[in-house]
Amino acid sequence: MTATPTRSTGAVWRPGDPVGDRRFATLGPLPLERGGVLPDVTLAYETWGTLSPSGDNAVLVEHALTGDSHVVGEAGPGHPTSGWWPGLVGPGAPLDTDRWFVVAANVLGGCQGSTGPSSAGPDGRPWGGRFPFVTIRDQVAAEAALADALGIDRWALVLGGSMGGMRALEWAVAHPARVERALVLASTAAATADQVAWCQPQLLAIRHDPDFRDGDYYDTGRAPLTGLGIARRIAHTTYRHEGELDDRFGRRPRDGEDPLGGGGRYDVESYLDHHATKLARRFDPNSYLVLSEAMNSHDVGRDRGGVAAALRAYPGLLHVVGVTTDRLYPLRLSEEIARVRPGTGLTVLDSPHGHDGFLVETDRVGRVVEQVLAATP
Ligand SMILES: CC(=O)SCCNC(=O)CCNC(=O)[C@H](O)C(C)(C)COP(=O)(O)OP(=O)(O)OC[C@H]1O[C@@H](n2cnc3c(N)ncnc32)[C@H](O)[C@@H]1OP(=O)(O)O
Ligand SMILES: N[C@@H](CCO)C(=O)O
Repeated sequence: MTATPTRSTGAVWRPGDPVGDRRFATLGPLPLERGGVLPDVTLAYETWGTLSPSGDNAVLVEHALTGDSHVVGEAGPGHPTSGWWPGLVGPGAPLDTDRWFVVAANVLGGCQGSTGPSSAGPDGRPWGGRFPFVTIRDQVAAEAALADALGIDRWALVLGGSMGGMRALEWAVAHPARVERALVLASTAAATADQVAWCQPQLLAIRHDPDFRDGDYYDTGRAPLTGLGIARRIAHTTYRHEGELDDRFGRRPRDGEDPLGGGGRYDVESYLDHHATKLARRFDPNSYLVLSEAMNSHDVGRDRGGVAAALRAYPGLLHVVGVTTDRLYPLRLSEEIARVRPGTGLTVLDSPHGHDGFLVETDRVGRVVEQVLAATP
């Protein structure tokens, strides 16, 4: 493995730069599910704890759509955000680093150090709109190559929420002998029509931004951030429960603004504006497209005899968590996984925070992690 530069619209890393604990694994060419080969794949990753001599204590944490390898920690140079699952990893934490060796990688197609549309293509220019279509299966195949490179034959646990849950489930189905336990939060065995439908206006918002230029905007000095912001507003609304939004914001105007004909905003609009601006500071619109389409591709049953057959072939411990107020990945999707695969554990997380409940309810998620790690597969 060698250090490799990758570029995003956020911070810039250079070969060999130590960025916190982030390292770069150069994994070579990756054959893609839909055809073709992605040459020179790199994954950025972080680790916590120590791999045991027998290699039996490795845990893989999979991030969601806009997360990265920085599961816990502080923001800083090269880390545009602080950790997205605070308190989950560390000495004495649910993923206790005195016991477990924890790995998290930025997903293939992402923009926080791993190969994605902003990385250099074979001709040295950023891939941009030429970046190939990748699926959740391709992302897991890249992570399997990372596991090989790290000398990890088998994970004691692979866990993640939302898109991270898709990868955790795909790991279990594609590599059953390498996954002792899988914990899948606020996710699904296959992307639903509703999820694909909510995604469509997000993709269109980015592609129809005049700055998009078919994805080849890196040298123009202008990225399609207006489109990305609209996409985030749509997505963020689906990430929260309608009752929560009403309780928090109601019909209140933003301080000093008049939404009743005065051109001002409601407070909930200001909240969405904030999340749009925040994402535009740290995320590449092309990666948003690539990862969203990868999520749409997700179906663990494709070419495997359907979802039930694929899930039943996994012999390890599978536990799913559904959030009661999740309107994007409704609880029924977790229940269906448990129903079609006998022996699957199910936790119903009663939370007002909707889909983002899996990120916000860290204490309760931590207790489920402890329970799953304590269980014998
Ligand atoms: C800890 C981090 O920084 S993680 C950032 C990286 N993000 C990821 O990796 C993806 C996962 N994270 C997320 O999707 C989200 O950030 C979540 C789920 C963690 C947010 O969940 P919550 O903690 O419930 O935050 P919430 O949705 O209430 O948003 C809080 C923000 O909105 C702002 N806000 C709240 N109300 C308003 C309003 N009416 N107008 C403008 N801004 C508002 C707050 O000031 C706060 O700003 P900050 O995040 O810049 O400090
Ligand atoms: N809010 C999270 C969840 C998406 O499923 C993210 O931005 O990654």
